[in-house]
Amino acid sequence: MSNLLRELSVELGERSYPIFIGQNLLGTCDLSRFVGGSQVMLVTNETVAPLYLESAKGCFPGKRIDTVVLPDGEKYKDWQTLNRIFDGLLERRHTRKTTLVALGGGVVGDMAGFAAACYQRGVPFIQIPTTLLSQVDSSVGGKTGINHPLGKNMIGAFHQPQAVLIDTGSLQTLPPREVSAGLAEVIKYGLIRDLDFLAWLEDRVDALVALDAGALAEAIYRSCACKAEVVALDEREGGLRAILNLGHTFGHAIETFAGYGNWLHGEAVGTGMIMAAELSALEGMISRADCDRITRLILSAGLPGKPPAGMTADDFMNLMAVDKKNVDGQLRLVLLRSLGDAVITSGASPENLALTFDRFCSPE
Ligand SMILES: NC(=O)c1ccc[n+]([C@@H]2O[C@H](COP(=O)([O-])OP(=O)(O)OC[C@H]3O[C@@H](n4cnc5c(N)ncnc54)[C@H](O)[C@@H]3O)[C@@H](O)[C@H]2O)c1
Ligand SMILES: O=C(O)C(=O)C[C@@H](O)[C@H](O)[C@H](O)COP(=O)(O)O
Ligand SMILES: [Zn+2]
Repeated sequence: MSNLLRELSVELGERSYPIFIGQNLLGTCDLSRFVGGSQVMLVTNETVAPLYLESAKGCFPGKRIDTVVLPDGEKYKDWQTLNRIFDGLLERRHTRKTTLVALGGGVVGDMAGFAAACYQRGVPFIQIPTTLLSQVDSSVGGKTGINHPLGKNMIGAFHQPQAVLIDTGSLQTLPPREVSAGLAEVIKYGLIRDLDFLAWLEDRVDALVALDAGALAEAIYRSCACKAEVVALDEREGGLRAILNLGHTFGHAIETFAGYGNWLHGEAVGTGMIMAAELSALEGMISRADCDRITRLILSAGLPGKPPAGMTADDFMNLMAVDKKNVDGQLRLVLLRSLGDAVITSGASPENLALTFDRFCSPE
């Protein structure tokens, strides 16, 4: 396999799979051994197709390849657009032996993965992520799904891919705003589980924003290694895996409030992590200096530091009430016990939560 820099494995017994990370793997890396039958349905979107569809096809020599090209955007991560994948599969007579391939960012990956989980009660799929966010996070771990107007990712399934192919070269065409959004999830790994990585990121954040190829390759490898480890320990989020949701309880509320696609997922998660850090500091779990350090890093990645104008504490509370981590109507949040160590808790005091909203939100 040419241009392969590094390989990781997500260890899930018979559902284990490799993650290949390298430059210019698209078109040169032969993935046909991960395709059981003769048919491939490549799912992508109208932005990614002109950039990478032809080279991606080159990863499946000898296979019959059909394509579905979806409209681009988080607002299309819905039932109607999902149905276009099923239409394409049925119109082209794809059988249970077909393999779906997701070529694009997290939206395409989550939707193609969910379609694979459902089509004829489940067919295999392969992830070829092309955004930083999807390369460090969404392509690994098997969470797939779509949004509901009342909440993010509310309809979905766990369905692990057969393989993940990360061509770091594809990031060179990514708009700067999307690079920053991806960095939010990269910073997340440092905060939840890897203090050394956090310090490394503080030194490299400018290089990462500037798309330095070496820095990106290392950040992607370390992020995927962290995610693979957490997923292997807790595939279906019985406990530990919830730490991957740091900043997401606030973040998903922001995305829903703003209207899907107006705030990028990574932007909302970045602000959500700043709010989670504030609450962790108010709870006496981390120091004020640590909280400031987190905020500095997130801002230096080019991410916003406060929720959208007009979003109130009530807006947050109403939207967070449907969070998937809640149990028996009780809000559960991921907070930081220390830098590099996250915990899921329902124990944050309502007073400190209110103080956090006071610091960040518009008045009622
Ligand atoms: N399943 C998971 O574990 C998981 C994890 C994190 C996020 N997510 C989900 O992922 C989604 C966000 O993913 P995203 O940030 O990749 O957004 P995205 O999929 O919307 O992609 C961002 C933009 O970049 C474009 N694009 C993709 N690759 C490109 C390239 N190489 N060059 C130029 N443009 C390119 C896309 O067309 C889109 O316009 C959200 O829906 C979020 O909920 C899922
Ligand atoms: O893989 C996970 O687990 C995550 O929580 C990763 C998150 O970055 C991602 O945004 C995920 O889609 C959120 O999952 P959800 O269950 O909160 O919808
Ligand atoms: Zn996320």
